[in-house]
Amino acid sequence: MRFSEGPEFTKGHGTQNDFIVLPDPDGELELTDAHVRALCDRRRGLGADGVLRVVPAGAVPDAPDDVDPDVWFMDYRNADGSLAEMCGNGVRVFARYLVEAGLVEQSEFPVGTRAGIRSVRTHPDGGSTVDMGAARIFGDSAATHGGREFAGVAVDLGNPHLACVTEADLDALDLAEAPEHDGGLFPNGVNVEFVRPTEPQRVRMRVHERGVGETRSCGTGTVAAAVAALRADGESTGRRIVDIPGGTVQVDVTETTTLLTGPAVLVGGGRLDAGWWRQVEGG
Ligand SMILES: N[C@@H](CCC[C@H](N)C(=O)O)C(=O)O
Repeated sequence: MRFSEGPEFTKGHGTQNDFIVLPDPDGELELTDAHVRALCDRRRGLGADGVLRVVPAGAVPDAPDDVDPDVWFMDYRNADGSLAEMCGNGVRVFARYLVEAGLVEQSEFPVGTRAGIRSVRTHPDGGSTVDMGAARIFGDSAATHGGREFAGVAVDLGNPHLACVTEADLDALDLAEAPEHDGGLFPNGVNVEFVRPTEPQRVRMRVHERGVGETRSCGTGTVAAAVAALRADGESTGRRIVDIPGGTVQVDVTETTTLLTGPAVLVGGGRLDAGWWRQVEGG
């Protein structure tokens, strides 16, 4: 069966943080919140943690001014339809897509995001490294979950994080519910990471993502986790290997920036049914 009229899509993931990639080279795709929610729904749609629209920055009205209009822009949406400034796994999958689709020829190139330009390097083994920029610590805070308080650090990676280093048993956490956070410090919501050191320079992490729920990985979250783990060890630079339920990534924190390295997988693709797409539009 061929679905020849609806939008084209590719499904991909980075350490099982999964995305639907929608190419929109002319900036003409009418992508509503309802489309995003339906696409990401694991029963009535394709299923994903988020949607990545591939569009020239010049066709995105809210693209930051310092992003060149000709650069490919990652228009990221969470599964609930909300916009986010940045997605670390998403940008790595996005980069892999650009290369495989022949939209870029180099292995190192800039990607536009709502948090600004991110430089990405794709590796021959299918992995990629993204320069996430400097992580900005903007306070100490706490998450409350399961009647327990977890001290954490607020980290800005373009999007907001609360990374809580803990000795708690991560497997015992029920992240079906969102942890409570300080709405004053995080007026637009927050991604919450629970981070447990396991070996020197290695941590485990579970995450509850704003606009999604628990995911099997969060790239910006792993960077926040590494920053918090280094801080807990009295360091501000260094490497941390981060194990998440969906795999393993490497985070390097320098004086000036942070680098996230990990696998990026394209699973397959096709066309959405035009009738389904139209029917979803309204609700
Ligand atoms: N999974 C992403 C983060 C996606 C955005 C996040 N849910 C937010 O709302 O800030 C990642 O890999 O960084």
